[in-house]
Amino acid sequence: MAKVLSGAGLRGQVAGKTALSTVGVSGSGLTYRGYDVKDLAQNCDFEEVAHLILKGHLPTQAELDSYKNTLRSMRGLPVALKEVLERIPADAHPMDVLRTGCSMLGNLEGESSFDIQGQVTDRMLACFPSIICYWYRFSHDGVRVEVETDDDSIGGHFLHMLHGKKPNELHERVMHVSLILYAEHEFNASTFTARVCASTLSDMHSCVTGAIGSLRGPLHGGANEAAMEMIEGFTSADHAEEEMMGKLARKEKIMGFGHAIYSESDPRNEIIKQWSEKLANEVGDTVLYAASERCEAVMWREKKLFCNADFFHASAYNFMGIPTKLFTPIFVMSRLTGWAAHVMEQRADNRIIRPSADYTGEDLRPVTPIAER
Ligand SMILES: CC(=O)SCCNC(=O)CCNC(=O)[C@H](O)C(C)(C)COP(=O)(O)OP(=O)(O)OC[C@H]1O[C@@H](n2cnc3c(N)ncnc32)[C@H](O)[C@@H]1OP(=O)(O)O
Ligand SMILES: O=C([O-])CC(=O)C(=O)O
Repeated sequence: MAKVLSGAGLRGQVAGKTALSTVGVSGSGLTYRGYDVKDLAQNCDFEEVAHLILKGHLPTQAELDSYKNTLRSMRGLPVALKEVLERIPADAHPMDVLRTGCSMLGNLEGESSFDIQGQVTDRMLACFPSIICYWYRFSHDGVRVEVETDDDSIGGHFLHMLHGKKPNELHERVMHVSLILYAEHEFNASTFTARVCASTLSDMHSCVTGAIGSLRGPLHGGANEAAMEMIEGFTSADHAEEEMMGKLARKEKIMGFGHAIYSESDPRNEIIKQWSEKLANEVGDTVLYAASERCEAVMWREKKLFCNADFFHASAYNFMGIPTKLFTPIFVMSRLTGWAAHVMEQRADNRIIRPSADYTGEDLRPVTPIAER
């Protein structure tokens, strides 16, 4: 059953057109350009899905090889950008680092014309993992990591730089799945931010920088990090249940649950959950996955709230040895495809986005001279 959408937050109001995705059309589904996300996650690499979203069709093998080669050739960072990253302290939030990195890239390699929107997007797709890992490894380990690796995929490139060794097959596959699941989601808050910015005919880097800021919050992309911070405190499934009941009694919001559009489930959850279980078995985990499953059961039993895409991403990323603060930047590495495609779509049929407000302030009144106030 579809969710009844009304009330504040522009809920249920049509704010534009898109050919990129459908969200919750039958109450739970997600499609990218007509393909079910489950089908894509099972059968594609992330780069195929990025090609689908950005260039309009699933690539042939030759197109995919060429696209991967192009992205591989764009992984390097300009010296001036590395210098900026080296000045950002280790206790900065990686989302702020990425926001700055994107903005700095716009200063160095700006979008001089909308004709190169595809190239600047590919460049960001290729070098965002480099930005995150260059800063992270420099600020945390004192290492100037080599960002121009020969890894086949964006996810492999990221894990290689982060851990200093190529990932195993399972981890690289999970990265493909994760990046596919996060790639696009209609008019969510960060994408809408990008579209509003695009509607003023601003440049791609500004649109993406703004979108990164919107994704950062815990009600949106930041929920995967917040979910991890919660579940890492649980020592067993029973402990998780006890803590969750306490949170519900105190009416706390539980990050990683609920959704603005889906009514019964988030289709991305069952997919990432399966991969999280595989990773739990790989690392011999006996606590985190079981505790996460118990949270899911308690939230459904008590509140009919379901896990969104973020909840089982937390344990999955943790099992791959990814630091919690890097969870939301991975979301950026993926959602960049959706943001950029929406910017291009907005530009192709643009009118400046400028809604109205119900005024709730004072009636008209004269200015009292300053000496009399
Ligand atoms: C990739 C993503 O961005 S997915 C979303 C990630 N965000 C989170 O996981 C944060 C936690 N979840 C939430 O805050 C919300 O569910 C949102 C922001 C995702 C959606 O917000 P809304 O559309 O306003 O939620 P909705 O209208 O379904 O809320 C219905 C009720 O359930 C409650 N509720 C919704 N989610 C939660 C939650 N995670 N924990 C506790 N209560 C919740 C709401 O407070 C609301 O109660 P109320 O009517 O008494 O105020
Ligand atoms: O659609 C939303 O509101 C949030 C979400 O799940 C996403 O952006 O992936």
